[in-house]
Amino acid sequence: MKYELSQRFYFEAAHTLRRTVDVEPSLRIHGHTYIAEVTLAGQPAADSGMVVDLGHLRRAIETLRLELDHRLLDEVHGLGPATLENLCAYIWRAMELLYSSKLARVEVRREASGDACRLVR
Ligand SMILES: Nc1nc2c(c(=O)[nH]1)N=C([C@H](O)[C@H](O)COP(=O)(O)OP(=O)(O)OP(=O)(O)O)CN2
Ligand SMILES: [Zn+2]
Repeated sequence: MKYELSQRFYFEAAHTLRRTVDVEPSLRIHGHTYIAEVTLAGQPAADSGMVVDLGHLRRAIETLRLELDHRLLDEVHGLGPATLENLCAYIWRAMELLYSSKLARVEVRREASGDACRLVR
């Protein structure tokens, strides 16, 4: 058995996107509200009773969130085209540095359109 700990956060950001459909509107700068969720999995340590202290995770997420919130995502270094897939990968890389193999899942959603992408170990 394994425990899963999740924390959700949101950010508002703008981007442009090259596509083969809806080319014009996607190339114009437009914005989305993104909801992201990071999931860690593992066993709680015997002494603390925690897989990871959620306070630690909250701080790590806030640092990352500030890199994305109210940004033009096209300008975020290392992101690449600002797709849900690349946002998952960007968040994954940042969280994996801190939580290595405990990182189990990263999800990014746009509720307004029902779009979602999940990156799993
Ligand atoms: N595989 C992916 N496909 C697309 C992504 C993505 O992240 N991964 N992203 C987009 C765009 O961000 C696009 O802006 C969304 O476009 P669309 O679904 O056509 O919806 P709207 O333009 O109507 O967006 P609203 O937010 O509802 O105004 C496209 N494809
Ligand atoms: Zn878009």
